[in-house]
Amino acid sequence: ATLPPRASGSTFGNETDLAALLDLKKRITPLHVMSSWNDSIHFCSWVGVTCNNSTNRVIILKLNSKNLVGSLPPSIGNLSHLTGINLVNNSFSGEIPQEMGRLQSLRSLNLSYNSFGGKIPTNISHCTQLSMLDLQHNEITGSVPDQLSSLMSLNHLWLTINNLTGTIPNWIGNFSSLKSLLGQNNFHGSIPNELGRLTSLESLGLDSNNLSGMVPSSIYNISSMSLFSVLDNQLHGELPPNIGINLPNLQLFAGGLNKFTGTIPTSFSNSSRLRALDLGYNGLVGTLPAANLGRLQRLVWINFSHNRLESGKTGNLNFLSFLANCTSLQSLALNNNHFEGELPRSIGNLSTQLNSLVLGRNLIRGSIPDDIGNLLSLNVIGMEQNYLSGIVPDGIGKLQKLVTLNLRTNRFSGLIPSSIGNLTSLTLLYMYENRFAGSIPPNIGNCQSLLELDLSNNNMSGTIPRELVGISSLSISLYLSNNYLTGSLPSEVGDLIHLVELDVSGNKLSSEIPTTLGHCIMLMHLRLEGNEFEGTIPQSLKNLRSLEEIDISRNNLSGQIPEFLGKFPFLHYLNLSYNDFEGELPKEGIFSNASGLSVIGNNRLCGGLPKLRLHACSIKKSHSSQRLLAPKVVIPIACALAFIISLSCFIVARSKVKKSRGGPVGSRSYEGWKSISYLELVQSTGGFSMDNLIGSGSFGSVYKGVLPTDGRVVAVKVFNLQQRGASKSFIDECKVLRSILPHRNLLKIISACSSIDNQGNNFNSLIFEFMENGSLDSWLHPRDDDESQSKRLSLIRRLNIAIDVASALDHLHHLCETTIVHCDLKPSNPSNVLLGEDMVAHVGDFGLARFLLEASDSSSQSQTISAGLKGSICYIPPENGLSQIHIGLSCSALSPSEQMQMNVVVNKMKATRDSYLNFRGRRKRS
Ligand SMILES: Nc1ncnc2c1ncn2[C@@H]1O[C@H](COP(=O)(O)OP(=O)(O)OP(=O)(O)O)[C@@H](O)[C@H]1O
Repeated sequence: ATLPPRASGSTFGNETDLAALLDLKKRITPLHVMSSWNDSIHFCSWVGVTCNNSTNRVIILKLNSKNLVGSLPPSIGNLSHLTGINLVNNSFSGEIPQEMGRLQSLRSLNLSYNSFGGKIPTNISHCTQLSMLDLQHNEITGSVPDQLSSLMSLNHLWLTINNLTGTIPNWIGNFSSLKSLLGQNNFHGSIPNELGRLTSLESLGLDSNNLSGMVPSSIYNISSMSLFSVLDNQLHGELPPNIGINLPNLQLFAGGLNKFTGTIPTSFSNSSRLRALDLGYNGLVGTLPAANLGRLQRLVWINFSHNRLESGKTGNLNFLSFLANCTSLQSLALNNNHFEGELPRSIGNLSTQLNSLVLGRNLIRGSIPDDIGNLLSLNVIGMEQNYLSGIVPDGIGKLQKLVTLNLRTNRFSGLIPSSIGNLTSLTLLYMYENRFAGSIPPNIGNCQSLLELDLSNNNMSGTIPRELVGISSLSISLYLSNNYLTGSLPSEVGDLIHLVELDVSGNKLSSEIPTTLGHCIMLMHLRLEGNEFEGTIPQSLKNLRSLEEIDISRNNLSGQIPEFLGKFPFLHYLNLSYNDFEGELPKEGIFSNASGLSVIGNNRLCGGLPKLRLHACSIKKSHSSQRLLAPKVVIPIACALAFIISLSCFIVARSKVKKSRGGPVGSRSYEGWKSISYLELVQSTGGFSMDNLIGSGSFGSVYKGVLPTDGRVVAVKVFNLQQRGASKSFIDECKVLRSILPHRNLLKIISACSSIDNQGNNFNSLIFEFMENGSLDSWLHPRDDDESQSKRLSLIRRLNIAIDVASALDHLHHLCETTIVHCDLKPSNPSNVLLGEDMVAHVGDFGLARFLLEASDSSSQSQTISAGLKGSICYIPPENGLSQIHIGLSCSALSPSEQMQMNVVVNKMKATRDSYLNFRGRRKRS
């Protein structure tokens, strides 16, 4: 009803409704969305409000998808004429008020996709007219209250994705008009028999609970059922033979990830509307009733992976021909079964819509028919770990949409078809553990979307094509190990600037290690062992500070072992054995710990830890070191040191006196921090010139500077004291910074300067170590105009950053004297995570940090972890992706007791990283 504008909304309508709406408005931000909720128009014309024409009472409140943040006030219960509430897809939190129970005309309550917590209010039981209760995707806890048994008019009960516990109440079986019941929660126990009485039920979704026992047979008789999904529980038993006859309306049947046994009922062919059949990860036996399934023209999705199915008496795969009749089929997953026999040519007749064909880990023999090239929609081919042989047909090059091609661990031979270069969308190519021979086709270099390429453990010869190592998209790994490759490692390897793992070991590669390898700054694992490389270790490799493992053993390398290897912070495995290195071993880092180091078979090396059993280095050196210890040398050095120490004591003492006098233009430094004056800061930042301005935040600007005293590069954060709150932020930040014990992942404070500037105004600044790779934000969200456009973070780098951030928080939460909560780490704009020289993340900006006792909202303490994960889930294997989501959810739980401890987060993230690096189910590398 459109009512004429009025000066006062209350004149026309009901005072109670107006008051309740205003009360609601008070709790909601952002205000601009609610700007129409003002006095100038009647509340019946406010956005999202619908009134009854004659009574002017609010009947519908519809504020879905408006980015609203807030909570529901108890006064919502005063909108007593409401029939519908729709707040879907906002960020409402807090409990759903019990006063909702006063809305006795309510027929539809949809609060889904918010962050409501607490329990389901028992008073909702008074809303007996409710036909739709949708609370899905919230954080609701507790069990489903028995009081809800009075909601006999319910058509739809959607509780999915909450934290509900307990059992599924059997009284739901009395809701005779119930059409859909969805609940992915933590329910346990069995599915109540009573649900079989729901004769109007169309959708039953009970995925991902802890349900056990058998599915009551009466449920398989609800003929109205179109969607049945109980994925990921512990249900057991056999599927009834007449299932398809009794469920003629079935469109989706998903029982994957359970313990179902027995055979696949042929009667599914009677469910003529069936679109998806998912029974993967069960204990099903027997054959695939393909002739029956072939009658299901609408079938889009078939998944019987991870069962014990077999080819049956025929011992072949000809049954696949029947599936050609499923003209809508998009995904066929039969992997991890006992299917045997050859792939029939008719595989090329499968639906042209097929985008995923997954047949890996069976006993399939023979070759891949060339006709596979007909399946033009294919994104994924998985045929790994079978007994496939012969050549890979050229036709594969027609599959231009292919993203994953997994042919590993088979008996393929011959050349890799050059048509592979047509597969420009390919991201993962696994052909390892086969018998491929000949050269690697150079046009593989056209596959410019590849993230990972593994051709290892084949019989390939010839040189490594330049084009291959020029695939700059490669950012997970490149494995060419254990072949017969010759020639040099092409200098184009330097294009692999995102690559994490490079393994060309066990070939016949010769010449020098290219200096361009030093460009691959993301490398964590470098394996060149078992080749014929010669010359020295190039100096350029000193850039590769992320390296964790280096194996260059069994080559012809010579020269000195460079010092920089001892400075790599993460290096824990270095194998230099069986080369011809000479001279003294460096002493630092990896060289100080014999367990990760191997140098045997280098007879001209000397020094090092006694455990390495190298001979002592030449007298000349020890002579000179003895000379160093001679009194002639020692005495002047000692005197100089004593002088320096007394001088610094004097300076410190003098500065303390100055401090206590509080001289107007003196600067104040803090104990243990370097003393830096205002003038020094002016000098170091070129007079705070625009050229040195790094950026500005809410309370001031940050400048790059070089300290005149020691040449150290710093970031000077100058507080804009005109800005309200800036002075307090400076004091608070100093307070927190002084109490933090240093940590590798915390931004290091060098000094604070509290002084008077050259115009006589107060001047406050903090001086930090300069982070040369800027903020994480600038990497995750490069600006259009920015040279940072070219910035890209590999997944592994993102994981490492997330681990760094979590480690910093762990330190703040658990390892400082008083627990400190940061309170200002925003996943959407992680400008307070800064990246140092080696891309090591440092958490900074403690302006809002609180000692735990002071923290008003401890829930904010763990908001960060998702920052590092954003955008990365897509490359994580699904099980790891889930574990990341789990970590994210746990960290953002509102109640501190439910939040995961940061040290657990760190460990879990590390486990994810490690398992990610080993993902692809590859064999263990020695
Ligand atoms: N030690 C540092 N090294 C390099 N850049 C830094 C350093 N400290 C801060 N910066 C950069 O300076 C800019 C301003 O930082 P500042 O902490 O003042 O504000 P912010 O974090 O962007 O915003 P806000 O204070 O509103 O949260 C940011 O771009 C930040 O990445």
